[in-house]
Amino acid sequence: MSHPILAITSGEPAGVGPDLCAALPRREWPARLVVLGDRAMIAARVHAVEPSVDVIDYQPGGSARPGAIEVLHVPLAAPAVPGRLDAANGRYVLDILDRAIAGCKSGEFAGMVTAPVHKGIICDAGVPFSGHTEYLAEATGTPLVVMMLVGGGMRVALVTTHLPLKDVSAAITRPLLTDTLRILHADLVRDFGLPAPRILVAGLNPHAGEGGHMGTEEIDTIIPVLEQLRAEGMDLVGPLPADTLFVPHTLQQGDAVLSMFHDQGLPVLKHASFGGGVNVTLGLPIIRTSVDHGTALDLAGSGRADPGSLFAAVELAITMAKARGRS
Ligand SMILES: NC(=O)c1ccc[n+]([C@@H]2O[C@H](COP(=O)([O-])OP(=O)(O)OC[C@H]3O[C@@H](n4cnc5c(N)ncnc54)[C@H](O)[C@@H]3O)[C@@H](O)[C@H]2O)c1
Ligand SMILES: N[C@H](C(=O)O)[C@H](O)COP(=O)(O)O
Repeated sequence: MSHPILAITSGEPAGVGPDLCAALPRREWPARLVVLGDRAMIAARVHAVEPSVDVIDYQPGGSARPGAIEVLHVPLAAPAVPGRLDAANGRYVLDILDRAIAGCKSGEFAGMVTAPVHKGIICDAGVPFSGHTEYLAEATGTPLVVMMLVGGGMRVALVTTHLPLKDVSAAITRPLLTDTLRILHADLVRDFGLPAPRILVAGLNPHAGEGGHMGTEEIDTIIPVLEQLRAEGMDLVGPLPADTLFVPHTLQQGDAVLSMFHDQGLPVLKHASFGGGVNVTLGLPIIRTSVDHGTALDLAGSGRADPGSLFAAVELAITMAKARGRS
C-alpha cells in the first residue's frame, strides 16, 4: 500500500497555522504532507521557528522529501503580519480551502487537515462564514455533516454547531436528530472500527427536562427519535442529563457522546484534551480532520504554539484514509 497524500491547509495567515506547519518534519509520517498557502509567507514563518527545514515547491506526481516541507502555492492578497488580522486576506483563506477541496474531490489528495481559520475576519471580508464544517458541506453538496471532536478518551459529536444559543432549540428537529445519528453511527462503524457503536445522547434541558417540568424537547423530539432508531438496531442511551453524562462512570459505557449544542459538549472535551484533540467532519464524501484550537493570535510568530493537535489531526486523517482504502 502506498502512502496517502494529505493537503494541510495553513489557515489564517495572522494565526498560528503557518507556524505549526514548521513542526511537521519532526516526525516521519506514513503520508506525504502538502502544505497549502503562500510560499514566501510559509517559508518565512517556518524559518523563524525551524531555520534548518527546507521549504520546497509541491510537484504533483513527485514524491515526499523527508525533512522538507512541500508547499502548494496559494498567493496572499496582502502581506500577513502575525497576530494582526486583515480582512484583505479573508478570500485567501477560502482560496486555500477551495484548492484543497478540489484536490480531495479529484483524488489528488486522500484528505485534508485544516489549521485554524478566523471566522470573524472572513465574514468581515464579505463572505458569510460560520466554520469549515458548514463550508465543506456546501462545497461538496452534502446536505448534512456532523462535527465530532476526539480527545481525552472521548468522542463528542454535535447536533447543532455554529449558531446562536437562542436558535438551538428550534433547530433540533426530528429529521435533523435522526439524520445526525445515522451519520454518526455509520462513520463510527466505517472509520473508527466500531461495528456496533453505543452512543450516549444528551438531553437539551437541565436534567434532561425533568419529565417535562424543565422543557419538553426531550419528550417531543429526542425520545421519539431514539425509540425509532433503537427499533432499527442502533444502540442508543438517553436522553441523559448532560451534567452527569460526562462523569467517567457513565462516559465509559459508550463509544461516543451526542451533544445537542456546541458548548454542551466541547468544553468538557477541550478541558480534557486541549492541544491534543482532533475535530473531524463526519458525513462528507472527503476526509477532513482539523486541530481542536483556534488561531491563537497571541502566539502567532512566537514559536510557542503547541503542534500536538495538528499531529493528532494528521494521524487521524491517515487512519481514515487507510480505513477507506485511500492509501
Ligand atoms: N479549526 C478552526 O478553524 C478553529 C477552531 C477553534 C476556533 N477557531 C477560531 O479561532 C479564533 C480564535 O478563537 P479563540 O480565541 O476562542 O480560541 P484559540 O484556540 O485561538 O485560543 C484560546 C487559547 O488557547 C491558546 N492556544 C490555542 N492554540 C494553541 C496552541 N496550538 N498551542 C498553545 N496554545 C494555544 C491561545 O493562545 C489562547 O490562550 C476564532 O475566530 C474561532 O472561531 C477556529
Ligand atoms: N467548533 C470548532 C471547535 O470548537 O474546535 C471550531 O469552531 C472549528 O469549527 P470548524 O471545523 O467548523 O471550522
